[in-house]
Amino acid sequence: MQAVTTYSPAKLNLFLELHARRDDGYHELETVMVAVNRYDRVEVRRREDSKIRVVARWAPSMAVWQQRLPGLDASVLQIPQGAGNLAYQAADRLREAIGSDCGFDIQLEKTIPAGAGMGGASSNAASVLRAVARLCDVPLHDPLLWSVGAQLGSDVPFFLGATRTPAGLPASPSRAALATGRGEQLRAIELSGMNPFVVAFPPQSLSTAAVYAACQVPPEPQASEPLRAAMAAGDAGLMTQHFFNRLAAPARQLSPWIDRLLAAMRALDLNGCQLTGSGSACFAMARSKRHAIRSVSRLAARGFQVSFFVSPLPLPSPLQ
Ligand SMILES: C[C@](O)(CO)[C@H](O)COP(=O)(O)OP(=O)(O)OC[C@H]1O[C@@H](n2ccc(N)nc2=O)[C@H](O)[C@@H]1O
Ligand SMILES: Nc1ncnc2c1ncn2[C@@H]1O[C@H](COP(=O)(O)OP(=O)(O)OP(=O)(O)O)[C@@H](O)[C@H]1O
Repeated sequence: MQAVTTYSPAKLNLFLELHARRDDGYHELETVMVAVNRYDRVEVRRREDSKIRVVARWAPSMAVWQQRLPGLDASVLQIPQGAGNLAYQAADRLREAIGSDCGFDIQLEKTIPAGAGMGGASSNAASVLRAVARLCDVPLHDPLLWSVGAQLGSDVPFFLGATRTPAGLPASPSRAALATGRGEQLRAIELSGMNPFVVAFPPQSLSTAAVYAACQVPPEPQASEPLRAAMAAGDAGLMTQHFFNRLAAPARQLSPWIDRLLAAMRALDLNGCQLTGSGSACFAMARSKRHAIRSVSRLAARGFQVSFFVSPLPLPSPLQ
């Protein structure tokens, strides 16, 4: 096999609570993550030599994004093309771990907003780990993928689909999971009764490290159990009452756009309006697909041009 093409999904954090700040600077957290059907296209091709090349481009083009997000700092749209790209690091570290000197051409077609809290870079990295494993005849359940993924970033194990099965570590992206530790300890959550989500990205991104640096660990953390119970019961209305994000407070301090966007979403009668991850994208649950489509066009009319609706990943996953 010479080339593998996969589609990296985005994620939403329906719940995120902080439990402690660790000595290594990371936070112990409790988060409920759902993979959604907004994808980057990831193509990994073997090279004759041992170089790794990454070419990332926006789909639609960068010019269209700039037009949609006037005032956006252009650096947000500059996805690193070389060793700074998490996709490069994924290929490089996995080949080192398996003792290979294979080279790869990696092409990324990005549709997931960057610095949005939707996990685009982590999802690309997980796709590249799977692709390199397939190109180098490494079994997809090999624990090396898991250990390299966890080193690359706290969200990578979720996208690797590291929710455990009796057979070991499966190799397709998680659909929904409870993540603890720094995000790398995962337990699958069954999904039912989900309506479409409306997601919108303001003209400003947020750095994950900056948001964590400004956060406060609460003396009495909230638990995700009520949300998970509502998810198990398939009760969409109850679910939205338990959407929560402890990182929303520091994100709101760092960017005035978060409050503006959440207010615009609430005015559309969307439920459970909340920040995803460390922001700056926000999401809410619509009552129906029609409500979602109408909300997206109204958000766009109010200046939130990068607005779209998504649904949890279908089962079985088409992404392997
Ligand atoms: C906000 C979330 O997306 C929620 O799923 C994740 O917690 C962030 O995951 P990620 O982007 O993969 O983050 P990493 O690349 O591992 O870490 C970036 C920075 O965020 C902070 N960080 C991240 C994860 C964590 N549990 N505690 C932290 O304090 C650290 O300062 C770290 O240097
Ligand atoms: N493959 C990649 N795709 C997007 N950004 C990348 C990639 N590799 C490196 N980066 C850099 O990482 C930064 C943040 O990436 P990403 O878009 O995944 O953030 P995020 O959505 O806030 O992530 P998370 O939810 O995991 O905190 C980007 O602004 C970019 O500079």
